[in-house]
Amino acid sequence: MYVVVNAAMSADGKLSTRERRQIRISGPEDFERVDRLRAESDAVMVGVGTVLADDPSLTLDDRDLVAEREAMGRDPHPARVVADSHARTPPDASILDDTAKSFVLVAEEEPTEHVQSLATAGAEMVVAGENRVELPEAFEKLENRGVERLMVEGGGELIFSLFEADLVDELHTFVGPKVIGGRDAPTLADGEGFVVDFPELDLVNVERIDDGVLLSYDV
Ligand SMILES: NC(=O)C1=CN([C@@H]2O[C@H](COP(=O)(O)OP(=O)(O)OC[C@H]3O[C@@H](n4cnc5c(N)ncnc54)[C@H](O)[C@@H]3O)[C@@H](O)[C@H]2O)C=CC1
Ligand SMILES: Nc1nc(O)c(N)c(N[C@@H]2O[C@H](COP(=O)(O)O)[C@@H](O)[C@H]2O)n1
Repeated sequence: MYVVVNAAMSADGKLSTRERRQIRISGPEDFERVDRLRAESDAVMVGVGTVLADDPSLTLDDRDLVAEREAMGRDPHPARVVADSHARTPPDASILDDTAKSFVLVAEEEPTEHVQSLATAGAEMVVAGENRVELPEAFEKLENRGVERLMVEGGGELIFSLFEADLVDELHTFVGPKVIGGRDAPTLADGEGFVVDFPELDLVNVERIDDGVLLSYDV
């Protein structure tokens, strides 16, 4: 599977506030770029922290992009994927609406009734890992369900895990003209952090967009 991570951060490297409240960091042109990246993907993924904080829909805003996908015989919107070891996604979350297919990745030890309530809400459940979603195994299962190109939007816990498991192919980060601050505010890669063997990035493009800058890396 080819994995593209895209996220927007403030000039001081934060994805949102210490209250985990979503902040508009991208400008209109960057949001259009994000919509195009979504349209090129088979699925768009977030961690359950993002679902609980933002209730994102992860669908396409631009009707022309929907029409282009349909003309190619693809589903109108990419599928949505949530990494959610303990099935905490609310059954009425926007990502489970019927606009697009949804996959929820859970761990084996999750009680059947939680899993069942999400399945009833329309999610396709993917079990991988004993007490936390094992990303390489989950991605193999998603690939068997047709996900060859995956876009990941965040948040910081999930992005760190993807780098830790060496699963990221491209990283795009829009750096917006804001300072958010806060030692507990999420950053692009949180988790435990690396102390050795830091992932190395190859800077392939720098572009001014809106009042910020888009940094694109191969991993
Ligand atoms: N500015 C931006 O582009 C974006 C900002 N955000 C912000 O990020 C914040 C949420 O980020 P986080 O709290 O870091 O949550 P997250 O969205 O990274 O989700 C982390 C949760 O996912 C679950 N999970 C399951 N398997 C996992 C695995 N193998 N590795 C890691 N997590 C796994 C765990 O329950 C974990 O707590 C929100 O405030 C949201 O607004 C989120 C996406 C994009
Ligand atoms: N690319 C980007 N720029 C920003 O400025 C942002 N605040 C975000 N946030 C993430 O976008 C997702 C919302 O998706 P929907 O519009 O509901 O489809 C969500 O994951 C946010 O955290 N992204």
